[in-house]
Amino acid sequence: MPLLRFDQVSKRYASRDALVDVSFAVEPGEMLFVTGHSGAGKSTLLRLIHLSERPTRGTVLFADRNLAKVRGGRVAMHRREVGVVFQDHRLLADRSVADNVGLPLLLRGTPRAEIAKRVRAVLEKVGLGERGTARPRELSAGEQQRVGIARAIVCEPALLVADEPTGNLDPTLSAEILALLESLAARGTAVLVASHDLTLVRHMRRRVLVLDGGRLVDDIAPEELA
Ligand SMILES: Nc1ncnc2c1ncn2[C@@H]1O[C@H](COP(=O)(O)OP(=O)(O)OP(=O)(O)O)[C@@H](O)[C@H]1O
Repeated sequence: MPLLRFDQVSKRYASRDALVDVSFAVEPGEMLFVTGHSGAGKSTLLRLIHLSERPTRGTVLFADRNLAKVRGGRVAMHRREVGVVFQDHRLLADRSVADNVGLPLLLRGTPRAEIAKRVRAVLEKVGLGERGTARPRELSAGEQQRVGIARAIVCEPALLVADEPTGNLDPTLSAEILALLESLAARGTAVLVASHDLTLVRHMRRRVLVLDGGRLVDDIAPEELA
């Protein structure tokens, strides 16, 4: 059973079609990219998955759950199963790295001792085991993005969606972030990355969904990228 399925999904904002009749499925633990020019609909596709937008037509299924039926308090529950990484990572400047990462657990009422344990483990996982007490501004751009990833995975989501996670990083740091995302996929988290950087996407040799003007115009298998 796929973890995520889009079935003829369209999204229209006011007078603009952002997605038109998009269908695809993602298996558990799969890592893939969605690419396309600016305005192609990449961010909109991700927003439909973490329910910051709703489709105009069509169905999005997550773990066989129709997301159209996820309303009210259930939205927060859904977001625990879908981690989100943003290009600008959106960290709280006046909180420590550990507090930033632990915030989703705090919001769901996890006991403090458990939060401390899980934050330590997840910071180790992203290579920041020693930086828990630092403030975000004391970290490099690549490290800040790792904190954003740690925060996104602390609730152990089945799917991680990342919107241009390497957008502000140089090629070496970008490669490091993508290697980190690959390691999460290798441990069973499905990872969907939106990126307009075709060179980088091709280099990864993963499945690529190509959007153009809101339409899914290609779904490229890794073998085709050799
Ligand atoms: N909240 C909104 N209201 C109206 N139109 C929007 C809104 N968000 C996006 N759009 C429009 O929908 C289309 C798709 O936008 P989207 O942000 O999904 O594209 P994108 O591929 O992520 O682009 P970028 O790479 O520039 O972030 C664009 O034409 C955009 O102008």
